[in-house]
Amino acid sequence: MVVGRLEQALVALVQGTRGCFVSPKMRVMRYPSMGIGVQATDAISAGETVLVASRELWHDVSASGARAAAKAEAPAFLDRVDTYCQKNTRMADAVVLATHLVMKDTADPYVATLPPQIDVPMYWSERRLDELRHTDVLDTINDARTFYRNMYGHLFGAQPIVSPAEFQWALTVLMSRATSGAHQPFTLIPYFEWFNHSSLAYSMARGACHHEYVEKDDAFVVTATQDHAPGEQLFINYGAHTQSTYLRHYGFASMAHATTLDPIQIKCRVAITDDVTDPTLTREKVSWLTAKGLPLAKDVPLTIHIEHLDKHPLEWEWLRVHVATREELMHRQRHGQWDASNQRRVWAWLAAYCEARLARYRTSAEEDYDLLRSDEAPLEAWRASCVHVRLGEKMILKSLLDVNAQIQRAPV
Ligand SMILES: C[S@@+](CC[C@H](N)C(=O)[O-])C[C@H]1O[C@@H](n2cnc3c(N)ncnc32)[C@H](O)[C@@H]1O
Repeated sequence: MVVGRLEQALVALVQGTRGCFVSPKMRVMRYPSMGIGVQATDAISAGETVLVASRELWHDVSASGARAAAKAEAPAFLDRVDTYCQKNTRMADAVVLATHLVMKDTADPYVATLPPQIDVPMYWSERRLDELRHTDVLDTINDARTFYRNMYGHLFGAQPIVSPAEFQWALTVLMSRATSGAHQPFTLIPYFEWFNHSSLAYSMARGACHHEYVEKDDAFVVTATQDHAPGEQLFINYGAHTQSTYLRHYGFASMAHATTLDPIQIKCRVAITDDVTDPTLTREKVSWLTAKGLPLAKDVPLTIHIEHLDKHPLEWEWLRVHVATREELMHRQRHGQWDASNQRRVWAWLAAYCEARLARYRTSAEEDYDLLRSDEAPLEAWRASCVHVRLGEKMILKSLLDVNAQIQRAPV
């Protein structure tokens, strides 16, 4: 389906901007399942540059452009944001740019083409979110909602220059459309952001394009990495995000899209003093942890990265103390390392946690697979994304159970 007048006007504006290039061999189209996208109208060869977006095009909707405007017009607001966000400069930039975007004239040719609603979980009803019941991602979504509400109250409560809904909308626009890579400007980019995502765009698949920020030209460049036949959609890859990030930021997720696995978080509160069976041992553990400067209770989630099991050594050390027998603790104190029996014990503890988590989901992994495979009742896109995300979590929990089984089987 062809796009409307506003999009056509923006294409003309990009074409006419100094330093920009839009290949005459492509056009902007509306696709039923993913909104606007970019389509080849003529054959495009691998290696051809299809889009150059110069600074002149995007600087006004970049974080640095928004900061420059805020510095001139609302320096006190800028200070308030920087103080609130402290070291989280990306968050501060997002707040300043989001505010700038809302304050822009709605008749601005770029702003006029932005979607008024963005279908991401932040806006989902409880009925939809129920598909994610007992998943880590649901907690993340709820935490983010609270975080943004509090941030809005703090930054705009006394002076509501933007409404909560406008602020939320603009942040969602940034999450789903702005560049996010390190060593490049944090910015929205007219036209560039019409490219949809394909997980295959990193490989040399059909439809694939590569995009990069070219520092010497201060420009974003999209290049075809494969030949495109007329009618084919041109895709880029949105990056190595977890499934949870794909769902939260872009509103879609599948196992294929995620190139990194979601970590799993252990959220139960455990305290060394919970075990009252052997008060002497508990006291020994308390003094060992105190001497090491480690806390006596854990209520901060322990994040387990299946691909980096040793990423949080102190958290593991704490759990090892938690499950240790007297002999194991003595072995650790004398030899500076843990006995293999403690390794098995801590993994058994973790496996029990994983089993309990798996039992809480409303569906089993097998049922999720069946739902995704069903030809009779294909799932709506949002529901399929939820199933993919919860299945991904289950796969990680199951992988941890496999690791545990290997550890328990290993010869002593
Ligand atoms: C940067 S925008 C791309 C342009 C967008 N389609 C539009 O209509 O403006 C990102 C959004 O496009 C959609 N999208 C991109 N790639 C997709 C895909 N592979 N499957 C489903 N939706 C996709 C999602 O709604 C996502 O939040």
